[in-house]
Order: sequence, then C-alpha cells, then structure tokens
Amino acid sequence: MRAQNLTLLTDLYELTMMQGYFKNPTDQIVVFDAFYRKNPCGGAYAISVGLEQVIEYVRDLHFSPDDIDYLRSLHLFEDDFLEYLRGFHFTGDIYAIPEGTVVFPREPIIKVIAPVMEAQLLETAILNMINHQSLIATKASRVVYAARGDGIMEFGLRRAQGPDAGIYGARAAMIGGCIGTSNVLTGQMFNVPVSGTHAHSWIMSFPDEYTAFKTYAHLYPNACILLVDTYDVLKSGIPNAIRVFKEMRDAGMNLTGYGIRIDSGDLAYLSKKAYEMLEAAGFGDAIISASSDLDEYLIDSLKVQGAKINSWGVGTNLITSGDWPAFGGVYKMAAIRNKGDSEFIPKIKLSENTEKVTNPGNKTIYRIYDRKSGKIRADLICLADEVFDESKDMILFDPISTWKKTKLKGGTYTLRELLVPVFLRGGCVYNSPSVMEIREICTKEKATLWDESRRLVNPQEVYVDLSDRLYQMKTKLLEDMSRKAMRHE
Ligand SMILES: Nc1ncnc2c1ncn2[C@@H]1O[C@H](COP(=O)(O)OP(=O)(O)OP(=O)(O)O)[C@@H](O)[C@H]1O
Ligand SMILES: O=P(O)(O)OC[C@H]1O[C@H](OP(=O)(O)OP(=O)(O)O)[C@H](O)[C@@H]1O
Ligand SMILES: O=C(O)c1cccnc1
Repeated sequence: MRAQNLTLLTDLYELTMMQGYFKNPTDQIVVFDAFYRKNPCGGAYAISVGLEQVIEYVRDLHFSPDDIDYLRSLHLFEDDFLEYLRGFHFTGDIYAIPEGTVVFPREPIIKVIAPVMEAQLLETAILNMINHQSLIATKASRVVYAARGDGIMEFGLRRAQGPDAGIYGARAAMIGGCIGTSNVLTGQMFNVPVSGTHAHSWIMSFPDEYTAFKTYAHLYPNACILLVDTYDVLKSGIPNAIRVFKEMRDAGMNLTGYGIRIDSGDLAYLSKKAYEMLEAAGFGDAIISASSDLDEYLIDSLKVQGAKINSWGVGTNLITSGDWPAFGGVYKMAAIRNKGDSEFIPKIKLSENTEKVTNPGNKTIYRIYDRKSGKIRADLICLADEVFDESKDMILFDPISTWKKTKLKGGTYTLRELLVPVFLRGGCVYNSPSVMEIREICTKEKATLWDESRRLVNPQEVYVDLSDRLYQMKTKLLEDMSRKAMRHE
C-alpha cells in the first residue's frame, strides 16, 4: 500500500467535466470500458495486469483538505463543487478480468458502472495503471517464451523511467514469468524473489580479478555467480573463476547455485567456450548467465546459435518495453441509463477507422475453450445478460468480414466468463491473489494459447467475435447515425 493518496492522479479535464456534471445534475448511470486495440510488440496477445493497484486506488479515493485547497487555488472550481468533493467516494460497480489473464484487443479489461461523475474521474488512473503493467507483463512473457525454460532475471531498475516504473514494472515482469528481480523494494512490497550477482566495479576495486572472485565466493558461497568479462573472458575471467570454484570444492564445500555471468562480447561464442572450459574442470553444472542489452529476439537468436547460456539477466529492453513504448489502452463510454431505469441505452463512438468504432452496450466476455485440449478457440464479446448453452452448437462470425463463419459443435467447447465483480455498490468484493499466485495463474493462462499464437514473429491472431445480438445492436446504431448524418447534409 502506498503512502500517497492518488486521488489527484488524474487529468484536469476529468475534474472540469465533473464540475460540469455537478452544475447540470443528471441521474445518469454510465458504463465505461477500458480496453486496448493493438497487441504489443507485434504479438497476438497481452497479459492483463495492474488490477490490484486499481483496487487500492478506488478504495482510497477521497479528496483530502490539502487536495481541496489545491483545487481551489486553480480558480476553476466553485465552492459548492469543492464542498461536494469533500464527501466524495466511489459508489459504483467495477468488473474486471483477473490479473495474469491472457487478453485480446477490444475486450473490456475493466468495466465501470457508476454515476457519470464517478466513472469519469476513474479514467486516467485506471489507464495509467493498467497500461503500464500490462505492457511490461506482456513483454516479460515474450522474453520468457524466447528463453525456452531458462530463468529470466529482471535487472531493469536503473534503466526504468523513474521509481514507479521500476517498482511496478518489476511486479509486472514477475507476473509475466520472470523468476526473480534485482529490485529489492519490489521484493519487499510484493514478496517476490530477489537475487543478483555483482558489478564490474567489484572486480575493479581489487588489485586483481582472482582476489575479487575469491573474496566474493567466501561471502556468498551458495549464490556465487562471478562476472567474468571485466578484463578478458577466456584468458582471465573463466580461468580465475575455475580456480576459485576448485578451491571451494577442495575445501569440501558443496557447490550449489554457482556459476558465471558474461556481460559483453559474442555471447554465443563465449558461452560455448566457457562451458567447454568449465566442463573440462568438472564444473559442467555451473550456471552460465548472460546479460547485455538482451531482448526476446536476441535471446531467441542466441538459442538458435546454440549458446550455452541457461540463465538470462534482462534490464533495459524489458523494463521499458524498448521496442513498444505504450500499451495504448483507452476508456470509452458504452452505455447510459437513468437512475431507476433497468435498461441501458447503448452508446457508440464513431471513427473513420472501422477498428476504432467502439462496441456499444453493457457487455461481458466469454472465453471459448476447446473441450479436449483446453486451448482457446475464440473469445465472444456479448451483452451482459446473454446466456449460452455449451451443449448446443454455436455459430461464430468475424465482426468485420461477417461471411467468415465457424460452427462449434455442442459438447466440444467450454465457456468461461472473463469479467468478474470487483466492486459492487462501492464495496470491494474481490481479494487480489499474491503476485506469485498471479504468476502461477499467468503460466496456466499462457498454456491455453496455441503455439501459433505465441511465436514472436507473425503469430496467428486469436478470434474475438461479437455475439449476434451485440452485432445487430452495433449495426443498428451505426445505421441510425448514418441516416441522421444524411439528413443534416
Ligand atoms: N552471438 C550473438 N548474436 C547476436 N547478438 C549478440 C551476440 N552476442 C552478443 N550479442 C548482442 O550484441 C550486442 C553487443 O553490443 P556491443 O558490442 O555494443 O557491446 P558489448 O559486446 O556488450 O560490450 P560493452 O558492454 O563493453 O559495450 C548486445 O546487445 C549483445 O546482447
Ligand atoms: O543490459 P541490460 O539488459 O540493460 O541489463 C542490465 C545491465 O545493467 C548492468 O550494467 P551496468 O553497465 O549498468 O553496470 P555493471 O557495471 O554492473 O555492468 C548489467 O551488467 C547489465 O549489463
Ligand atoms: O545482480 C546483477 O547482476 C545486476 C543487477 C542489476 C543490473 N545488472 C546486473
């Protein structure tokens, strides 16, 4: 839990709009969807992460006397509105896809149903939290995939865009599949494993490399990973590391969790040679770790080159998602109802770009799994009150090229509703699992993707379809709008 109240972590326009609604009172309850449009890094999926931080934020939402004073000082807000803010808290409903779940474009990751002033205020903070962590978790998942079972250590704190990006980026990287982080504060806050090696400066501060290695090994005999590239990997680093490992072995020490780290040069060549030398000296089980501006493509290439690396330290490109700097999640109004009415009136946002036209209505999402393999067949976005029967045939169609249809035979698929209640009437009804539990969930989630959708380059997209009712509703709204537009021409 952070010490600072994040209520003012918002764009000014959310507050000016709130005052506008306050001055023109409405009874409207609105539905907002937070979703993204394009999978990061050219992949075919994303991992949804950040819900725990959203929950903490919503729970703690209140304007302190200092917040009110600050807002007054802007000379934008009137006394009656500021007075209203003093008693403000969230009273609505929030549904969300649990953290660690594999998600696809256009699916509401978070759905807020609340009085318009409340729902509007949440926009910026929700996007800020979900966008960042989902991006880094997705990147981590790709890096982990490339390493084919080897462990990935998250090393990025020093290169992250500030403290929060370091702390929550490491949290997200753990959920995405890293086995540990060098970030000690993340370790403390989220109870995740921390570990590390040592820097070049450690070697440089001693008269020679051997003495530096030996001193380190005495201090940390059970976590002794020696950095071998300060002077010359093959002529100095490896021979000195072997000398120290031999001394430890001769002293009767049981060598576990020991090995080397290579941080520069041709990692494929050097790791192969290093392995030969270690193996010849009886240290074939030593960890050979590598770091040096790595990302999923380099790790994949090094694997193809037969590099003898079995542990990877990844910093800059992971914590900043170097090749894909933003997740691009948005928060769009989908429906409105007046207090007391039971029916929502669907709302749509038009765009020249068909992909950007929003999906109207109060919706939910069903994941459709192949009953036998447990893999994802498709996702179905539908209206919240729709029910489906797994024993019946289901026809799915592509919402853009509607003639492309698939028939799922009853009994061959299973359904799971992805959105779960998180807040109901302002009260939190959801318990966030621990980060390591979410990591576990995420591992299982990734296994529900077909291999074709996990590969790094040109993966197969997963189908996200609209139910017939939702599709008809959307088409009717678009036609009505187009008729209105023609009348105005
Ligand atoms: N066999 C390899 N195949 C493809 N890329 C490699 C291979 N070995 C290393 N690399 C990558 O090439 C880049 C090497 O960068 P560069 O030559 O600038 O620095 P370096 O060798 O790490 O040395 P220094 O850290 O001293 O600058 C790194 O991103 C590294 O991960
Ligand atoms: O390359 P990245 O993926 O960003 O991984 C983190 C890097 O940070 C460290 O280098 P740095 O030069 O900061 O310090 P050092 O002296 O410990 O090598 C480490 O040795 C890695 O090279
Ligand atoms: O522990 C390490 O080896 C480490 C930590 C942070 C950055 N680079 C390396």
